[in-house]
Amino acid sequence: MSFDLDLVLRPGTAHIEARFSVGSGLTALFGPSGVGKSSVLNAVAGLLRPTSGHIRVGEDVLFDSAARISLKPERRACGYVFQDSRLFPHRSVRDNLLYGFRRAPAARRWMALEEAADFLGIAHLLARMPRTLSGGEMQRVAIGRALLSGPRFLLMDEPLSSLDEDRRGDIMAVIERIRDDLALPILYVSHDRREVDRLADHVVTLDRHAG
Ligand SMILES: Nc1ncnc2c1ncn2[C@@H]1O[C@H](COP(=O)(O)OP(=O)(O)OP(=O)(O)O)[C@@H](O)[C@H]1O
Repeated sequence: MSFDLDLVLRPGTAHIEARFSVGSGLTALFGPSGVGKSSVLNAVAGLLRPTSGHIRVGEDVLFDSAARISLKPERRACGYVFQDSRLFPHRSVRDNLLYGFRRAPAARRWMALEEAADFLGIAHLLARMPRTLSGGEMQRVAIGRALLSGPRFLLMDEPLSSLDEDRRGDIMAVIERIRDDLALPILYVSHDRREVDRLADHVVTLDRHAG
């Protein structure tokens, strides 16, 4: 089992429910705009507190309302990759990559900067500033920053949607290698059925709930 979620979320006036328990690999969260996919990712990251339920990833209980457990975001060991790369504009690629690495407890780090740079094909970009990168390069750096924070799992919120067709294919290949070679559980939000068909081991469709 990788992700085991049973959640009720009430951001603003919205009512979101998600219940699923899935095995290893990449799990796609699929569903119409506004159904609550990003909110579920934020709840797993510890940025949005559920009104009830539980969140377990592997052996770790991140949240359990009945047991009054709610780990702080920095203790959840999750790497988060967004649609827009959200790199720090005033830091070099190297410093963006090292940002999470420096904050992660030494025992949690499992990848070195050079290893991540080689894995992602960005070793030649380390001295560059984010504004000089293409969209695909920025997303590789954002993925590298997430991997270097010592994550036990990844959250990806439409990581391909700002890229053109060719770059989408390149980054999908990177995500496949993270899934297969690094064997990290991934919870992945997408609108795109083709993307889901190619990448997902499990597909969870979120449904609307009346408030
Ligand atoms: N911080 C917040 N305050 C108030 N309402 C919120 C907040 N976060 C999310 N919502 C509401 O929760 C609902 C679900 O939003 P969410 O962004 O999770 O959906 P989504 O499925 O990811 O949508 P999209 O595919 O368009 O990104 C929406 O009605 C949204 O307005």
